[in-house]
Amino acid sequence: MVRVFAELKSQSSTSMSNTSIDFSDPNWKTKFNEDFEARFRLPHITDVFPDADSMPSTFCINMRIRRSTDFSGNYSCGEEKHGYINDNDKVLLKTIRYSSPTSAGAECIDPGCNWVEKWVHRAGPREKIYFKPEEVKAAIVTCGGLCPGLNDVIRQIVITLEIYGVKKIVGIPFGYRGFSDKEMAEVELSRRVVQNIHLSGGSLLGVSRGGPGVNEIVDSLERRGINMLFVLGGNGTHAGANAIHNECWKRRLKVSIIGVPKTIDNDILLMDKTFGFDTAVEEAQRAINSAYIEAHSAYHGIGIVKLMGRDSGFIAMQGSLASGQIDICLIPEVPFNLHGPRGVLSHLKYLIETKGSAVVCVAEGAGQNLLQKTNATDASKNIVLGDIGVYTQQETKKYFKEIGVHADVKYIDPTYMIRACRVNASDGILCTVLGQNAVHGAFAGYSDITVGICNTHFAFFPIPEVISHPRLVDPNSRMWHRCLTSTGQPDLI
Ligand SMILES: Nc1ncnc2c1ncn2[C@@H]1O[C@H](COP(=O)(O)OP(=O)(O)OP(=O)(O)O)[C@@H](O)[C@H]1O
Ligand SMILES: O=P(O)(O)OC[C@H]1O[C@](O)(CO)[C@@H](O)[C@@H]1O
Ligand SMILES: [Mg+2]
Repeated sequence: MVRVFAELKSQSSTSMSNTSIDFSDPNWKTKFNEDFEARFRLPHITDVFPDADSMPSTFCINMRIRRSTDFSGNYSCGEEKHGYINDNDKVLLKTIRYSSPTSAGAECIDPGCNWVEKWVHRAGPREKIYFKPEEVKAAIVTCGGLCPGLNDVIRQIVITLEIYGVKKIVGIPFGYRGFSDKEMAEVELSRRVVQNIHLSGGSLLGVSRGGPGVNEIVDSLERRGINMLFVLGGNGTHAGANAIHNECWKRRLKVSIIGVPKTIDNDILLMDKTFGFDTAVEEAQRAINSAYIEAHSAYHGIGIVKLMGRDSGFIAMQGSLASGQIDICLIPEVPFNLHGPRGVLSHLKYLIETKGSAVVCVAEGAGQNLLQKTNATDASKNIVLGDIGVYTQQETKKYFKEIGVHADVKYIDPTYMIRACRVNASDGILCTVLGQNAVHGAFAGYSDITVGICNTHFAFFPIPEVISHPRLVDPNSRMWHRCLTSTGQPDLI
């Protein structure tokens, strides 16, 4: 038996850690495909309620005729051209055919790096729906940290629910906490309420970390009569959504739990990017540019910018690439030394001597091995990281003082400015499509799924597949290599 090997190496790919495949078996590809299909099958209401009724969709593609949402037994759109998504429509997950495991960024399944197609489910409205709109009470909750675009997604979920004919739509205040805190009342939502909320950043509903356990949340869902829950959040929130789904179905509640991945860190597996990420990179440009101007205008100026990225260095990498002003980019996935002949400080000295100034971009999760561990955790049990930005600044000042070379060090931490802003146009569109698809997924009868963009198409993914671990920058990827080409930095270890 040969273990699935190269795919494991790639931290951004689908994990197959529990699967062993005998590559000498001529049918191994078929077996792999069957296993993959089973993993990516979308949980459906009929798994628990085989007799669940379906009916023609109330979501009409052709909206030229204004129709009443007081159905009185007649749900049909009366349309001839449907334009719905077929349940068997698929999106290709990986589009590069690598011919050797040594090819940059290769994600191979077998030692010969054979081409194996991996298909995931296409998102969008289905012809049949499994909820009667007048029987739906839908809720939206936003958890974790802030992210540009939360209001855009809330808005689209509400608008789309109304188009299906849903009248009862509520927001749960301050993340999962809102399910337990009796003083936090549900927020009634309608197109009128959400019409302009996308014009500002943040979340209309508020966010939080920590909160009640799964049983308490499901008790609250039952008590409130909520049968569609839209959960906007990152890896932790999705783990919560997965647990809520399992508990609901264990209690035989006909409930659909749908995630929309939210994280500026872009650390969710399988999708091209998460909403808010592009905006965060764009905002980061302002900080990087300021650091560059400061450094460039000072005698022996050094600018240091810390950007978010607990586990993944996507914002730092893309921010460095976009700006073209970074000399050293430090990310959690690539180890480095500050001190020593090949360390960051020695390279900074070289840059000062040769260029007269330098700019460093450091992701918050980078170089944690250089800092003292605190063992502290936040309310969601995330480890509180040491401050690599401040540490780099202090060590840089100390180093140049010790070697007797003048250095003017300016440190910028734009963290919360980057998260709190309004989305840019491309993220605005992404939020719109994700929000609409989340509602289509719920009405189609799916649960424990999340929505994402995959090779420019939109797909539904089973939640457990996207949260098995955070998506990381692959140091062997073309994008990281491009970043190194752009900065010109050597190995710093
Ligand atoms: N493994 C888990 N099981 C159940 N609930 C979880 C789990 N991990 C986190 N949660 C809950 O999910 C919510 C959000 O988690 P967390 O604070 O980690 O943010 P996140 O969704 O990962 O987003 P961010 O990208 O901002 O960190 C919290 O209310 C937390 O209690
Ligand atoms: O200060 P807060 O709100 O806990 O958020 C910080 C975290 O948010 C994130 O950007 C994820 O949203 C992480 O990179 C970062 O550690
Ligand atoms: Mg988290």
